[in-house]
Amino acid sequence: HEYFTATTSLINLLQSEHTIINVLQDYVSGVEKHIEVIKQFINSRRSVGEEVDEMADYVANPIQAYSLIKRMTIDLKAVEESTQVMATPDYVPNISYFRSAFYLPQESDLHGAANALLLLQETYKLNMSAMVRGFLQSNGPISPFQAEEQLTARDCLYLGKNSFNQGHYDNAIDWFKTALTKAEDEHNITVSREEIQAFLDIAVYAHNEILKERKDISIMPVIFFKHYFLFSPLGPFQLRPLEWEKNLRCRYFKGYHPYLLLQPIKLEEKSKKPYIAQLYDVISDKEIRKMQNLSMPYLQRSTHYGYSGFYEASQKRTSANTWLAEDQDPLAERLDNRLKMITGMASRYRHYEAEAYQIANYGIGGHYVPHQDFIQSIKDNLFQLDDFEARAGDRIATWMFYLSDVEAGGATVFPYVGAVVRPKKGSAVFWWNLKRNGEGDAMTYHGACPVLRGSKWVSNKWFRVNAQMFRKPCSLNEDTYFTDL
Ligand SMILES: O=C(O)CCC(=O)C(=O)O
Ligand SMILES: [Fe+2]
Repeated sequence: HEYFTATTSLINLLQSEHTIINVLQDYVSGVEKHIEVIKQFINSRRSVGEEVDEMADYVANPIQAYSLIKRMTIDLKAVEESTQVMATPDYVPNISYFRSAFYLPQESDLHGAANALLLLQETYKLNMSAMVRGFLQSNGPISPFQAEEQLTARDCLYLGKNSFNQGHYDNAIDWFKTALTKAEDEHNITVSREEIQAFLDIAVYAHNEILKERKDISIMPVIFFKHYFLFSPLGPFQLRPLEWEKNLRCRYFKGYHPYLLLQPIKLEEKSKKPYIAQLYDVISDKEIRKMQNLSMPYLQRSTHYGYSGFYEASQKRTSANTWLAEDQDPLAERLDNRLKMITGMASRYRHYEAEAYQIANYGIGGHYVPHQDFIQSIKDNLFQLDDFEARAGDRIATWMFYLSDVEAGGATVFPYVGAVVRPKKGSAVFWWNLKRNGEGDAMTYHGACPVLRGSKWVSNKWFRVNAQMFRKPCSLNEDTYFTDL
């Protein structure tokens, strides 16, 4: 259960917060009543001097004597009851109980959320001082929007520390400086200037040491690449030259089945080579809801193939996903049939023709750094593969449904060809991963830009090559491509 990777779990968290606040509110009003009893007791004694004479004078009055005895019996009893009630373990809200019962987030989640903010800041070149005011504003084509909350000086300090730990010393310095400014005019002080200054000094020192050591600035530390190579060379905002776009067409596509003659599909070409197209209205809202509901209980942190040779979870892919096969729900079977009509390709998972539907939800800053979908190593490792991999072959094509709109960010980008596909609920993107000789097409390198605002849902279907051999015949020539759908 990781909070920063999926938006759905954040909705639960917001509900948990509501429940806890209700409990705390009951507690506070209860405590206030008891405190009132105690305060009354404290205030009920009229001031009597410490002198023995004065005290003797006080008790000499029978009403005062009576009052004294009443205070020290009934009234004190009430105080005793109040203090006892307040000390009862059941009476005091048990936060650690809530923490485990509601699966409340851990510090690692906060860390992930902070890194997500930093990634968004970097990717969309967000203006830092605007960000501190809760205003997300970039110089790209994304309209600014305002959050209810602002960042405190302590938040800025925390973001600076995270930035520092990633080796982004310059950005860390900016955050620490911003924290100092913020601390100056903070009403409720969240952190002292001294504490911030100490971190600023360290960051400035580290920054200067690196510059001294590394005279050749063209050699960047690896850590720097981790985020920066993300959406290069074109970046998420830059569009490719019009020259590249002029041959791209929108058309009605009739697919590979007479059924589609009656209802051709709106197809928009995004790139000719490799062939990338977005197809509209290929899944209904009702089907989308069903898909989300089926997947929600099973969403798990996404992994990717790592250098270790194993699948791992990391900052490279921050989303949560699960799988849906044709025998798990009739919806998957219906979609399989539809995809077969549209693409002409065999689409059954249980027949080794394609993978099951991978359903994914991206959380705060959720993204997937550019990668290839093909596996390539399949033919080299035939003996080590599981049954499915060995029989199915590589991923000839990717079909990806967009199961949501995304208010800002979240585009699928192909940096080598400058193609940007924007999530549009009910649409899908399709591309060929392999050339016709079966080799991976490196130009299909693609990634998912971080979600700036909204919740992004997608569902992937990877068609496998072996089952398509008669429908999409291969070629010996390494320079032949599938040029169309
Ligand atoms: O979510 C996206 O836009 C791309 C996802 C992707 O590339 C993948 O899951 O392999
Ligand atoms: Fe991919």
